[in-house]
Amino acid sequence: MRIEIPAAGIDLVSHELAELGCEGVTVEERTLDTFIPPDPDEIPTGNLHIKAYFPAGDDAAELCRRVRERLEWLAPLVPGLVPALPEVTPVRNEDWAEGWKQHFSAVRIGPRLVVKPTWEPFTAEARDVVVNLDPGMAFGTGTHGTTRLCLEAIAELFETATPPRRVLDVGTGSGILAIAAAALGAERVLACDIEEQACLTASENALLNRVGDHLEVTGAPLSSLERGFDLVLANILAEENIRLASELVERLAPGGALVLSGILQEKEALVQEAFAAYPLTGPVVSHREEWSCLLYRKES
Ligand SMILES: C[S@@+](CC[C@H](N)C(=O)[O-])C[C@H]1O[C@@H](n2cnc3c(N)ncnc32)[C@H](O)[C@@H]1O
Repeated sequence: MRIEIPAAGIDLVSHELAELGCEGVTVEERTLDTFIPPDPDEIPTGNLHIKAYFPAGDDAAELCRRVRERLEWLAPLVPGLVPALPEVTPVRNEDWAEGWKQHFSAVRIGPRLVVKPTWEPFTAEARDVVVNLDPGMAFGTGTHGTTRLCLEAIAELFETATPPRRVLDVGTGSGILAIAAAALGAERVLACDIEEQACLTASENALLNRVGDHLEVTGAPLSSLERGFDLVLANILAEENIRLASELVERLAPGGALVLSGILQEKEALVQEAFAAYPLTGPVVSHREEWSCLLYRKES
């Protein structure tokens, strides 16, 4: 069920929906800064859409009538609340743990790089560098726009006359970017993540791709890691890129490339503003879906 309500009424409406048997609600807040908790004393403004999930067996028409009744009851307490009938859409019950696999199939990036799921057969051509991946519970299949933008940047950098030799992957997830860099010929790749599960998955994927000799996975914080990388990759959120700006730039060798991804297009300007303070040239900007990727070079 989807209902438009004033932001200030979210808690009250959610409570009423729970009383009617709702099993969970989601609210999409695209402007939310995930690293700064909202001020609890601040009264939110504007309208938001709330999605409420009810068991399939419920009588939808009767439920909508009862929801509207509750909204009518709340209307005097929530300025701007319009007690309209909610929009209802059936949601199929899927095997969520496995269902995503059907969207992950082999993808070719640039002239040589191919990323494919472990369970899919693939006939490689002579020059192909194939990355085999089972992301498990970690983020990173190559199908997500943010990962794809990074893979495109990596593929391009490894086709230049001076490909990166030392690579740092910050927020490695499944290890996809680090493994791609190692498979394309980087001598040393360091991959870090704050999630233990991601570190485990990335290590397993590194072994699976036989790049373990060139790739080290660590759960240590970025601030403690070595410096002097020819390429630093950071597919983390805009706010996290900004928060880590000085640590990311410090880890680049002179002339090194910095690829920042995980940035919603509406936050691109914020990231550019934050990185303008550093000795960098660029950025070269690329877009995919609602995402931006920024490629900088550290001044020599
Ligand atoms: C969007 S996923 C990217 C995964 C993979 N690199 C890719 O491109 O698909 C972001 C990852 O960054 C990790 N992460 C977030 N903040 C981090 C930080 N400050 N240091 C290291 N890892 C971080 C998360 O745990 C998550 O695994």
